[in-house]
Amino acid sequence: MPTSSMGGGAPPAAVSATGLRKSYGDKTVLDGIDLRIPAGSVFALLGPNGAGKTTVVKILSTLITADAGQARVAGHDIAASPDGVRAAIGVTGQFSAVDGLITGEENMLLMADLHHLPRRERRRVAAGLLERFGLAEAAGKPAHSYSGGMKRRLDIAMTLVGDPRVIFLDEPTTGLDPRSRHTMWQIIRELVSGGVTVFLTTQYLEEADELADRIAVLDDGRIAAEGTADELKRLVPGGHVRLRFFDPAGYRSAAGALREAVRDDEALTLRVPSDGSQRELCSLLDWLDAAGVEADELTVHTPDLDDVFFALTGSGAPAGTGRGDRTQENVR
Ligand SMILES: Nc1ncnc2c1ncn2[C@@H]1O[C@H](COP(=O)(O)OP(=O)(O)OP(=O)(O)O)[C@@H](O)[C@H]1O
Repeated sequence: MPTSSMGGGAPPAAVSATGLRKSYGDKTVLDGIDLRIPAGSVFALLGPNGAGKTTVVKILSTLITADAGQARVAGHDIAASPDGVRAAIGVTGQFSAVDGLITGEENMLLMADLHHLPRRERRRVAAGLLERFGLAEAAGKPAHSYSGGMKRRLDIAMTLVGDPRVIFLDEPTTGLDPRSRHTMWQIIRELVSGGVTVFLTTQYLEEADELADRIAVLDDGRIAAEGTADELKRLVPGGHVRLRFFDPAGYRSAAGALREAVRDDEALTLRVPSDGSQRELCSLLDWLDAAGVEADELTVHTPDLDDVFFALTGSGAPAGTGRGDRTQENVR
């Protein structure tokens, strides 16, 4: 479940960016990206192949420079203080640091050396992290013999040697089986509960829905929409309240009263368009009361992130689904 920040005042931003631009030749990859990610939260950058997700991660982690715009990560300006950024972040995913030829433990010790940990400390930290990520038994085996899930866990464990405050996870579960994916999600939740800020890129809507406090949908180098999963789902049509009746007479009288509802005479259900907000639900319930309609079941259906993705990105939706209209929305 996503974390949430309560209490007075906005939490400080762990990552903020304004107007980031990047082109390769005459191809514009990022066309003005603005972001603000509160410390201690999970942010998901969602987008189809080639949308520019990895490019954003590379810029924010100082692997490449932006053509224009500013960004601060963990309090450091990416252009003025790239070393400060690098010391405060961890990056895993598509640019894995795991060396397959050496063991998991040797990979960890190498990382500890890169972070100049004292000799005794390095073994203690490496052993602790290998244990935490379920790799203690495999620690003496070469990393190329690890499964995909084990390699990802080793990669994250290596990142944590430096005790980063902000972690960039570029498509952390691509190619993993469902069990490994759930393990990875659990690891990510634990990192956040320890105060780390997670910047995640993903093509999996379910992953963003599960983990992220806020989601930005990137399409063709621009942020097409940004908000919580629920806010994004409210942007696209398809939300409705479903009223189900057990008694055909009750159904017929309700259908007569609710003329804008879509009828399903066989299932004895009525679909009333609704954005699922408390305000709309209250007014619907008041109206049902006033009309003397008493449904046996009432369920609220909001569109899922698939609907949002198809509606907001250029990813062609199957014909006839009513999806695929391009919109530009911001939920703030
Ligand atoms: N070094 C480069 N030179 C030229 N074009 C590049 C370079 N790096 C990225 N691109 C282009 O920029 C666009 C965005 O790439 P990027 O890797 O950021 O997308 P992405 O959203 O991470 O995609 P994916 O989900 O497939 O990893 C793509 O069209 C890609 O071909």
